Amino acid sequence: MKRIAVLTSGGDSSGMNAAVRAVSRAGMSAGLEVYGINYGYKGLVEGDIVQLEPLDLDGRIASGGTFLHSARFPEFAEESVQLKGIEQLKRHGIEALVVIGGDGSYHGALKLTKHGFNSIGIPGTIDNDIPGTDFTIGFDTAVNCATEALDRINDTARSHQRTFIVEVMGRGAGDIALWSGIACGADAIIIPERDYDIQEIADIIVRNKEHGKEHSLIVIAEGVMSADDFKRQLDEHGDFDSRAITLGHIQRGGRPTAKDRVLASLFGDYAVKLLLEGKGGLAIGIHNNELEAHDIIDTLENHKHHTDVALQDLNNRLRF
Ligand SMILES: Nc1ncnc2c1ncn2[C@@H]1O[C@H](COP(=O)(O)OP(=O)(O)OP(=O)(O)O)[C@@H](O)[C@H]1O
Ligand SMILES: O=P(O)(O)OC[C@H]1O[C@](O)(CO)[C@@H](O)[C@@H]1O
Ligand SMILES: [Mg+2]
Repeated sequence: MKRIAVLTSGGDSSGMNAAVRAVSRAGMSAGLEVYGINYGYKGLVEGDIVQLEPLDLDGRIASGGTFLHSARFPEFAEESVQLKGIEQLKRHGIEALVVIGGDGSYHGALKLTKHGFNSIGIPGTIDNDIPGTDFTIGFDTAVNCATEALDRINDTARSHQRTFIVEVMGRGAGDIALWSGIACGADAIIIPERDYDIQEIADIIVRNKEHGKEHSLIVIAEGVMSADDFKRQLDEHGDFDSRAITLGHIQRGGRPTAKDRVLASLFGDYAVKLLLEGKGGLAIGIHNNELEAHDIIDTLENHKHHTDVALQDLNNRLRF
């Protein structure tokens, strides 16, 4: 193998740059030429492909976003468009592709694999919703961002004896809500993986007040409903002087945490090691602190991400 390429796709996540750096540096150390593809699958199909040099990677480990840029490019679900992408890769003499992205991006890599083009997926999304790994790159940074925001909201909630409903990201998964909710001592964490009872939530707030805790914090995952909609429901069960907040895209940016930088470095280096061993068609992950690589087709077609819903029980035991 002489030449490989790397792209980032889907919503950006902090640590993607560290992963591109790791793939590139590990590849260059092994004597490979490494190409960067700009704008995800869109850039692939358009042939926006450039050779990366060592200096291109300088300082990237500490930066948020993705310097290769990203794109949502639904056209890539069409076979004819996928084949155009493969033509571009072949035209550039590229023998394997590393895709850094979320579950959607993994499906793109799966399609390329099915067409016979060697592709490896590295999990990069704040949502932590990919099967085959306990953690994705960017999740830890997003959780820390949400936690800091929730701490700040708790301060003003306490001062004004208010109830805050804070919506965090995660698409269909409750992972960011669970981790940030526990980290800031939320009174309730509402996730798409489990039903909730609005009366029970109202009762928690009332009980808090009866026992001298005049403010409450409810963390809701976006996959359940918006903070505004939840507030409307809650308002029908009492006057809690509530405020609804959507944290939004601040969770996607910022300098990656050390954990995300190290995870990205491990994943990128491991992807290149596997390619050098002649392997491919794989989804990389970390399970019980060990790096793992699974068949990407089997991973996506037969497995689901399992949110650790027991974290909600933990929060219920520990809350006020
Ligand atoms: N079924 C599919 N087949 C081929 N390509 C796909 C498929 N689904 C998604 N993709 C490609 O992957 C890109 C990214 O997917 P998506 O927008 O779902 O984000 P993601 O990778 O899941 O990341 P995140 O959820 O963190 O935003 C899509 O814009 C499209 O180009
Ligand atoms: O940035 P966009 O395209 O609005 O997408 C937002 C979505 O992307 C994510 O930030 C990452 O998948 C989700 O948590 C969120 O639902
Ligand atoms: Mg996704």
